[in-house]
Amino acid sequence: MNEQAQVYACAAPKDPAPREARPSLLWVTPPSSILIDQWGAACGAEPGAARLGIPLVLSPPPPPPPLAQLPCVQPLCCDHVGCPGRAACFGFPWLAGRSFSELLFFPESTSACTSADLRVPSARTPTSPAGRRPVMPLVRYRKVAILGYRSVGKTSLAHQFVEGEFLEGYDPTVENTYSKTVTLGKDEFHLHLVDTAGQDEYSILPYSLIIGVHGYVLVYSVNSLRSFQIVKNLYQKLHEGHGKTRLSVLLVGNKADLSPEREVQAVEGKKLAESWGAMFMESSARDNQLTQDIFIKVIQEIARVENSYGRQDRRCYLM
Ligand SMILES: Nc1nc2c(ncn2[C@@H]2O[C@H](COP(=O)(O)OP(=O)(O)OP(=O)(O)O)[C@@H](O)[C@H]2O)c(=O)[nH]1
Repeated sequence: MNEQAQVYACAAPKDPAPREARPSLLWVTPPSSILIDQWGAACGAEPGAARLGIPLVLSPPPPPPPLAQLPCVQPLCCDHVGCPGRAACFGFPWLAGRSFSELLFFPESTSACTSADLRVPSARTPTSPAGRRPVMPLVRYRKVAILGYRSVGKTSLAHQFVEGEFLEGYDPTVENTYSKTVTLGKDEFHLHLVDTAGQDEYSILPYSLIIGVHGYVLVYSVNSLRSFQIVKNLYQKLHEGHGKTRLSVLLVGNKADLSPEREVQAVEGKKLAESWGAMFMESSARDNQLTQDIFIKVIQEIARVENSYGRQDRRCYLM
């Protein structure tokens, strides 16, 4: 194994029937030569391989592609973390060819995984006096996808939130991303927003909108019944895509300033959100009405859903 690579192991959470005394191999601070797809191969070649600490395969260093923020990767050997048995758990085609450039934290369990804390250490990670437990600054990274029918105001909401201005014109989105750091109390969140192309009932949700996304803002327009039907449809697709686990969703009825042209009453939006166990609000990107609240609420909703899974022991040691 490359000498520069530091391999960390996370102690398994208290397991009533621990399979192995050896800790799982979950963290790595590799040089750029460790490719995630190789990790995936090592992991996927034999379910549990990574858990048993099979060394990573190293290759000659390719030029590392930029890796801004890699989300918490839920599928890592996920048959061992309670993932609902998706074939895609073994192998990481969507990450192929990308390299670790930072230390990444792969939580051990599904619940920890959905908590999606991405821990990015500084170049020299300090350790505790005992020298065993790395002390790392916590970067709370949240990836949120904004979904909904065409022209409901997804881009306008994201733009208003990040840039503080309303876009009058309509330019259909293919896909766009926005980033903003949000401080909530003592906590800082790096919010990465994915503004998606307008969806309809025939759209297929790409994998990239399922894996590594912590929360969703589902937007309809209060003056479009069709857009309301589409969010119902979208929710079903998300629900299925996530293996029917609990989702962090905020339902938003946008264009509330067009209330006289309403086709969807607020009470209907509220009822739908309740049926999902989600939060609901109406907004207007035009009037900058509650646009900030949307993204704060979705961060809170992510925390709420994560907490509902309970906390796990996530002690980690340097091997
Ligand atoms: N009156 C009103 N118009 C809005 C509001 N939000 C967006 N619009 C307008 O609606 C149109 C579509 O807005 P976009 O933000 O591009 O909608 P979108 O959902 O991103 O559209 P797609 O890219 O097709 O998915 C634009 O002309 C906006 O100016 C709003 O809150 N009130």
